[in-house]
Amino acid sequence: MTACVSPPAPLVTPKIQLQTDALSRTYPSGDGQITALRSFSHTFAGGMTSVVGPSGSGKSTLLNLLAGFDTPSGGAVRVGDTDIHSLSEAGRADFRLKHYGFVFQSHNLVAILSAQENVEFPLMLAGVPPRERRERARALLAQVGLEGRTHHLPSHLSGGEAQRVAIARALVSDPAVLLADEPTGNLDTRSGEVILELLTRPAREGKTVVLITHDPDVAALADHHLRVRDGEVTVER
Ligand SMILES: Nc1ncnc2c1ncn2[C@@H]1O[C@H](COP(=O)(O)OP(=O)(O)OP(=O)(O)O)[C@@H](O)[C@H]1O
Repeated sequence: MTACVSPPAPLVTPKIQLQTDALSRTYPSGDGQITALRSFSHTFAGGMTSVVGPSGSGKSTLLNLLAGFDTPSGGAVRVGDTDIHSLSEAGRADFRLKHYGFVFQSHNLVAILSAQENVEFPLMLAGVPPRERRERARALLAQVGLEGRTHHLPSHLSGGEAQRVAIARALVSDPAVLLADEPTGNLDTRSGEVILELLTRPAREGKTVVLITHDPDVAALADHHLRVRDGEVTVER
């Protein structure tokens, strides 16, 4: 995909820093084990960081650990002063709701909820009162250019529109960290460009955006670049 996204605005220092400290993950495999992620220490600077690497290299393992979906074999993930893996499962889920947004290759919207209700959903889980969550969801849907689609079910949206709803949902809690896994993977070039434009905005506003991609054109749009090979993460200049 050839992406033509607006030239980058100056970066803002992240509001809350995302850091890894000797983060590692091994999985049992037969009689031995697979090292899916080798000791990785890194401070994610402001803006967007791309993560590239061959299939099976460890990109999803890294993202799952950053999100707290998976438990490290060693090391830590810190968001601000919080070591997310030291939290209880419920505490981590609550922390995620407040500080993380997610955008996946397939939008993962709830099929029986309208666009508006999908965007409100994380706010409902967080206990935000109905009126406030309606207003916030409406504002986010307007930001992604979908004010005319608020009552549509996901099945009545195009792939690009559904992904825009997913971005609105990811951003509605004003998270410090936005994790994206192949967010343009299923989209045509134009829809992909719109999605990337929408992901670069929060990156410029001080959120930490981490984006897994197989597409070098997409990776080139990031401010910082990580490459994963056999579980080893290197910072590319
Ligand atoms: N739950 C698991 N149990 C055992 N091995 C796993 C598990 N998850 C991942 N692995 C192994 O860890 C390694 C890294 O996998 P990972 O999914 O992180 O790669 P990836 O770079 O995201 O691949 P892709 O680009 O194909 O999604 C692979 O060898 C994989 O088989």
